[in-house]
Amino acid sequence: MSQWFIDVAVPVPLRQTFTYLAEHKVEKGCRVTVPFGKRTLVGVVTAASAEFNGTTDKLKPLQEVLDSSPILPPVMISLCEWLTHYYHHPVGEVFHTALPVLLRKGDPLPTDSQSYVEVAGEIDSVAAEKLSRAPKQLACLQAIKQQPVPLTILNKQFSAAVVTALHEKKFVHTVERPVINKPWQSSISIEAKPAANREQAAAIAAINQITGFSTLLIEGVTGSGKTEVYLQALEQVLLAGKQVLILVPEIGLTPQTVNRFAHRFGIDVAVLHSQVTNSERLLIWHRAKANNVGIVIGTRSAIFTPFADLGMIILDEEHDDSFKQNDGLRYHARDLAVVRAKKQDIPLVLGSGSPSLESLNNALSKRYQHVQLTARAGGAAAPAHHLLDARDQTLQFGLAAGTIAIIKSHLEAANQVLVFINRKGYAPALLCHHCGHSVECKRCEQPFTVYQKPPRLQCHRCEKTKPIPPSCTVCGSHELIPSGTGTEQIETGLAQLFPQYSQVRIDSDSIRGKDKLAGMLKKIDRQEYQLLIGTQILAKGHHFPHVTLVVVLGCDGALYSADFRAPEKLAQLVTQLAGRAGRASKPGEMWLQTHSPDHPLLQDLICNGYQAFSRYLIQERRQSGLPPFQVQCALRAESVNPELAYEFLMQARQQLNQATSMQFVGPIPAMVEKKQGRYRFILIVSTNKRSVLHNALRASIPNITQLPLSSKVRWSVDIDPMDFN
Ligand SMILES: Nc1ncnc2c1ncn2[C@@H]1O[C@H](COP(=O)(O)OP(=O)(O)OP(=O)(O)O)[C@@H](O)[C@H]1O
Ligand SMILES: [Zn+2]
Repeated sequence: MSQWFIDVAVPVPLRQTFTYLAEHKVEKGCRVTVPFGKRTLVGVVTAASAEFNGTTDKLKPLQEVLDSSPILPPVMISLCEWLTHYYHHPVGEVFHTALPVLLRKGDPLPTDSQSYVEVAGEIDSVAAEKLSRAPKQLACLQAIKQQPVPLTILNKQFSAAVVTALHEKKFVHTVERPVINKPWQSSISIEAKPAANREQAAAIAAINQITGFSTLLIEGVTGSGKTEVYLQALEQVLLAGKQVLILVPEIGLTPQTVNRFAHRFGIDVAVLHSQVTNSERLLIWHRAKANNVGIVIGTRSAIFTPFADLGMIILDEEHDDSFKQNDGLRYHARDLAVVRAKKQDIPLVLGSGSPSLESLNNALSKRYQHVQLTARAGGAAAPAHHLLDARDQTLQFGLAAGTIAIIKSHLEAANQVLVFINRKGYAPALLCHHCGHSVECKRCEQPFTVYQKPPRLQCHRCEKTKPIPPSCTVCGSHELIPSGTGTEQIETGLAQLFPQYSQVRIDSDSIRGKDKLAGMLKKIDRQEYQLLIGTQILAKGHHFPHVTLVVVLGCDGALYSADFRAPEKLAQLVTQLAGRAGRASKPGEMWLQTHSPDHPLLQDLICNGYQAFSRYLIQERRQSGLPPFQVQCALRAESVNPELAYEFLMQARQQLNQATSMQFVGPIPAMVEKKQGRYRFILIVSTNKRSVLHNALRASIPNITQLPLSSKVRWSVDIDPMDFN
């Protein structure tokens, strides 16, 4: 009997694989179950060998081999290996992150056929009459009438009872259909498309000229028709029979976006985002891997989708924060996309109206190809940018008199107005008017946000809510006043100022619930609302042809932030917001209400626009020795006892300090100093050579892990941190 030694990546927070015994060879990329302590865990095989260096008597046998052939194709395994090394993350957790939840749990791949419900024969008016008292059944029948629908989806959309009733009444029946062998390539039919303008045509040509790997940045002003460029560029790829992966920010994944791709090519588009169920996710994963779907559109984690024959990756709004994962494996989907495209030898297209300084610097230094779209497609004019000096003006609900007058003029011209403020709730704090005390969440040491709908206090760090107190706990005064402005207050205020116009508030509170945002966007499109009030959810990628005015409130804080990325993020936000105005025939304008109208950053951004502003910021980063001209790593630690977290990072710093030419900041309190009862500290390590940082981390992480404090605090390594929260 032969003996095999199988290395397995086991989902535990340890930076190593574990060796198990097997009687047969198990291929790299297959899942196995293994005993681990008292538990049984699902792991992924990373190596198999007939020889072993060391004592073998402590090795345990594998329990079960779950896959007869590798579930992860070689390129995905190699990507996981890259992630493990680059992010210094436990290998088992990396493989775990790369797999859909059901595969992590040990489920098999879905079967290659699926039950579909279809109508049984002709459905006539008699059927409608028979179901007149069962509106749900009628609605369900109507959905099936359009086209057969998978049983699992019907059961979820309606209910198993409704579907069963239709079966019993013999209106429908179930058939087994293969899900996996219908080639998508044969069903492509390209819908009529607009003729690309000169700049678009140049961009499309540049993309289609790429053979093999190259990254290309499209820097295209808002409304310049980047999506049209993606559509026409990927046409070639699809016609060549190759698949395409499109990554978008979480909130940019609206049905409108998906429909644009689906309609253009007449093929099914698979969609992956946080609300997709685990079984749908697994099915899409399987279909992409089996070459059963041509286009996958998804948010950050869709970068882990395996493809049979991937031909291009497109990453839209590449500057967006949501591409960076902020817990567990802290990867950046944009960086991962670059590595993946390189490994697969395919083009990667990045697009944005306000590119990140990282990508822009790569484009300007010719590491990326660079194309610019400088004008709006279809002839719309660029929106005008203005500052509104709020100093000494009467404020009503946080709105200056001048702002109110501008809103009024746009409403009276029968246009839509978008009012942005990046705070939810009525007001960000509740103050005692007598002693100045503000009501804080004890576990987060942060003021509670005041809500009126319904009345309550809520902590935005830990979500804790409590009733609004009748009096100040310090001095007993009954005069508690909301301080500052949030979306709810703007909503209340505008309803009082402009009662004749209907309004909608869009923030993470108001869009909770399936398809709620989609419904609101549709109504905005139909001009059922004149006033749109919201947070940055409104800033991203939407096409609002009737909006002519964008009002930006509450940005002054960002001008004085300690985060060196604050000006970049503010400029991107303002540019994207302004980009929602005047996208169709009527010209648009953006007014930013501020108490710092002379601030040089604001002046520069408003007068010169993102393009010039971003080049200036790049120079500034270069001179100050900040990313992207330095590489950074943040070691984070948190504990209920602040001294432990601080001391742990001090000791980690000593370990790392053995490498020369690295600079340290900290340990310092994180920008979110306390959350849910835990104090948070951060140690920032920078150097101008990536290899120096990686070697230092590689050498010291084993020692840091061995520190006695290591098991007493929660700590993590964040490579290329995007914030210091
Ligand atoms: N060549 C063209 N001719 C006519 N109309 C076009 C053309 N290209 C794009 N458009 C239209 O211009 C509008 C804006 O295009 P699109 O949404 O692709 O811009 P975008 O650059 O992705 O915008 P943003 O970055 O602001 O989200 C859309 O209504 C689109 O249909
Ligand atoms: Zn809290």
